[in-house]
Amino acid sequence: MLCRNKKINKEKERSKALDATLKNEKKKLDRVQQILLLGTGEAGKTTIIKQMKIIHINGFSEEEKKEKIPNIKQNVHESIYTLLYNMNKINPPTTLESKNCGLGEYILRLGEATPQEFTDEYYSAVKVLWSDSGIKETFKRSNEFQLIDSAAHFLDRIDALSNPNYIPTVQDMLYCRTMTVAISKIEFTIPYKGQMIDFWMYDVGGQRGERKKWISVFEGIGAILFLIAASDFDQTLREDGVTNRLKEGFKVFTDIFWSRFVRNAGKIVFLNKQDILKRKIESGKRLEIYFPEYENYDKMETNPYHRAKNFMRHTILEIASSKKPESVEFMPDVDITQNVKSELLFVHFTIATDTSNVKLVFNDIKDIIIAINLGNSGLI
Ligand SMILES: Nc1nc2c(ncn2[C@@H]2O[C@H](COP(=O)(O)OP(=O)(O)OP(=O)(O)O)[C@@H](O)[C@H]2O)c(=O)[nH]1
Ligand SMILES: [Mg+2]
Repeated sequence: MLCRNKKINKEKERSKALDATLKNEKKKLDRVQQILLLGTGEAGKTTIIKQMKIIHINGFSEEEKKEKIPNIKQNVHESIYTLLYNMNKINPPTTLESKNCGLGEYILRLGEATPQEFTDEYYSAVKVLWSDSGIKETFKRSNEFQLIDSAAHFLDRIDALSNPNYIPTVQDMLYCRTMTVAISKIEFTIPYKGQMIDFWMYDVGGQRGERKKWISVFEGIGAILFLIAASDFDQTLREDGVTNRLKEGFKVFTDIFWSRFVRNAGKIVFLNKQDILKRKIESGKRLEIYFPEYENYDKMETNPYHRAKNFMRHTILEIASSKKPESVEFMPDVDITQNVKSELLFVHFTIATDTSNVKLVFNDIKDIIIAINLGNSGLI
């Protein structure tokens, strides 16, 4: 009799514990999933935020699209001006076709700042210059100076932009480049196993001067989405024109991965701009010039693009298993930790400007983020 009672009590206890766990789990799931986007300048963080707005909220209204027009025009002018300006700065220099020299001088005379008015004369000059063989050559060598990644997209679309009734397309909205200088947050709700889960995603600026602000958003973060522009391997930083951009991306990731403040956060790396990386590798650009260790990496892989992207994933996994930094350079207040759970690291290859790609990847990572959050509560 006594024994039976004991058994019932045990079962009761177990069921009570289970109830508590479920309740706890539900509470945890009711809690907001906070994701912080990090990475160096121009890695694609704000583009991911725009995709969340397209995929999980209401996209862009007509009003929001119209508001972007001045910014898009600024991207056009910055692109053509930068190309022209650098023609005689790069070594060896490039030259315009002689028939287009006057047009080139006309644009340069307007100066670096975006003109007040975009006249027909302006649009037709840009159109002719963009098809000039010297400009094409300069564009191919744009890793030798600082050109925004949206240049080709907007210069290709100059006809559409010159239409007085022009309204930006969703792609135009995704390509339009603005440097982030303030921290912003986007909120959305998505269904998960019969419940609605709230997500808060934070966007920050990635340039050197912006990184000291990151610490202010570390608290309560369940997951860090770290963006690295994989195509950056042959470019230098806009901030100093010297440091290799991809190396800076790996360095900043190392600092974040090992910092105590975000020790328990899940870390998801997006090796972004795969479209540009593929184009560069297939056009013969060589990774080993910038990363000598690439020479001996997986010589069995015959597809050069696959070999390049796998090398970058390998570098990330190496950082997570060995390269512990002495301190976090750009955030001296942040401690380095010994105890990072490297099983909380996930690496994806992405194209942030491609909505269907981001949709697929986000679908994967949302499960991971929720699982990590439950894991941190000791539930799984
Ligand atoms: N082709 C291509 N362009 C991309 C991709 N991801 C981002 N871009 C473009 O790269 C530029 C920079 O992207 P942003 O999202 O502004 O970069 P960010 O990380 O927010 O940069 P900061 O705010 O300076 O830290 C924009 O013009 C984007 O459209 C990609 O996967 N492929
Ligand atoms: Mg940004």
